[in-house]
Amino acid sequence: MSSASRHKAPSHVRYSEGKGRGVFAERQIDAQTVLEISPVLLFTKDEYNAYGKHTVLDQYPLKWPDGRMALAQGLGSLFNHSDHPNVSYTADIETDSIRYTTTRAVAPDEELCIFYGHEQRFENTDGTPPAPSEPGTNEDGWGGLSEIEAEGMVNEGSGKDIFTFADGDPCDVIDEEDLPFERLKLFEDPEEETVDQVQTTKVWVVDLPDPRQTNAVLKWLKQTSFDTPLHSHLKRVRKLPSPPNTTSVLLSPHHDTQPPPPIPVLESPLSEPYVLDVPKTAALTLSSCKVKSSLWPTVYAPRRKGEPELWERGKVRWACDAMRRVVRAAREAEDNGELPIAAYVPIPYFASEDESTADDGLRRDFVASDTRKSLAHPLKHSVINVVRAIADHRASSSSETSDTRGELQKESTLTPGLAPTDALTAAPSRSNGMHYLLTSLTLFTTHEPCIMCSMALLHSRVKEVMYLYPMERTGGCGGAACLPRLEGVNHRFGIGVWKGGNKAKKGVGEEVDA
Ligand SMILES: C[S@@+](CC[C@H](N)C(=O)[O-])C[C@H]1O[C@@H](n2cnc3c(N)ncnc32)[C@H](O)[C@@H]1O
Repeated sequence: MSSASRHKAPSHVRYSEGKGRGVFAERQIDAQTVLEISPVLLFTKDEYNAYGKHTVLDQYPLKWPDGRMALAQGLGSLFNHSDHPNVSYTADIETDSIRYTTTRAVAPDEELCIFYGHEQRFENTDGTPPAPSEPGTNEDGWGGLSEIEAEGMVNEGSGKDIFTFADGDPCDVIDEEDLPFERLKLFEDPEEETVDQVQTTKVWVVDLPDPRQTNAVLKWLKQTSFDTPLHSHLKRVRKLPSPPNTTSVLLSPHHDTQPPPPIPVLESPLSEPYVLDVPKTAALTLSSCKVKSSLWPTVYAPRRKGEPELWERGKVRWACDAMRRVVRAAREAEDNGELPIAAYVPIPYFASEDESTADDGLRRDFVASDTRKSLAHPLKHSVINVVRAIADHRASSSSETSDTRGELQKESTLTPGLAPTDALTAAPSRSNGMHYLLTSLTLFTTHEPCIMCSMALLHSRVKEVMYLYPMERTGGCGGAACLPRLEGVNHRFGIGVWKGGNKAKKGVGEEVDA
């Protein structure tokens, strides 16, 4: 028996009025409990059309993210549909399995149901599906995303093709204007080809009476907090040719008027540090490098740091799936009386298996919704909740790796809501960057994160943030403020605004912090 099945929440199969067999909770089950991990049998669309479709199997398959049909084993095929589901499901393409997780606490004997989609071919005995919207419009207010089912899968009965980007080579680069989101430009790229055009910032600099003091000063700098990455586009040392034949060292940013403290243990004392205007950014062209370096030696970096990366079709599909997932979580939250706001951090997109095996980051995804209503806690925003869940996961993974494997499998040692398989597959060590919670990860969210959440994301070193609804009055990613644009921040992240969010239907007022 696998560790996953040993930890399954107790449920049983029995007849459900008007629906055939269904899955029922045997006892009270907490929210975010993994109920089942069902391996799937995969077959091609052609095989399905030729054979499966004409048999009883027709009721069961789901469309797999790669377009094949998937038949869930175990309990997976027995979950009935509900318009107000208490179970969500996630495709794990690495293990060809589907994970079923409760979205809220479930009472003993309650039926465990998933959401198949808005169109069913059977008579739905569980509520009425919403009236269909005009074809081609996004009347759902979720950019059309809510019409699409969980995690890149759709019940075949709905007959929808879930991927706008379904056809074509996953490695094709998608044109910027065809992307399903618009990137927020963090900085303009001004021409800086003359001294007048160069944008500058102020720094403290000291001249050395003796060039042989350079190493001692650099060594001292390394031990101080002045060795800041903010000036990584500048060289540390400037040597002016004779005359005046001076060596100068860049000490620190000029945040305030206080000069840096005196540099100890030098044979001949240094002159007083002074403030100098230096280029703010690296040089994009050789000619600009020459101009900028006349102020202070500047790094030539033809590809600007933060320049938007190209998106391949495969990655766009991954992002569409993630956006659907987060919309679904927000709708579930709303059904449960919360604000319809959710955040989702998927496993990063890997173009190849080699990339995926080389990565030692997250091995599972994380989703959280806003819980400030149910917990009567004003800070329980969805972004904070998801960052917290990842922190707990990382903490439990790192402590578990020091345990024996046997101890790892004891349920009591695991974080609630963390499936045993997650713990066992978690990264074995905190290697480079792991002490930041979201290094290399993308966060998807329904609403632009507020300033508090944006700051939490900045501190977590998130790679990029994608949101559906701009929050002009409260947002910290382009609305009221744009944190990664601020001067002096030590990390910048990309921002994508999803196309098609219907402002009028975002479900929360302008004044709400998301
Ligand atoms: C994936 S199967 C679920 C298990 C099924 N009840 C069984 O006994 O094998 C899907 C089928 O279950 C039935 N079903 C699921 N949800 C239903 C609902 N809300 N109302 C009526 N029938 C439902 C429909 O016949 C549907 O084609």
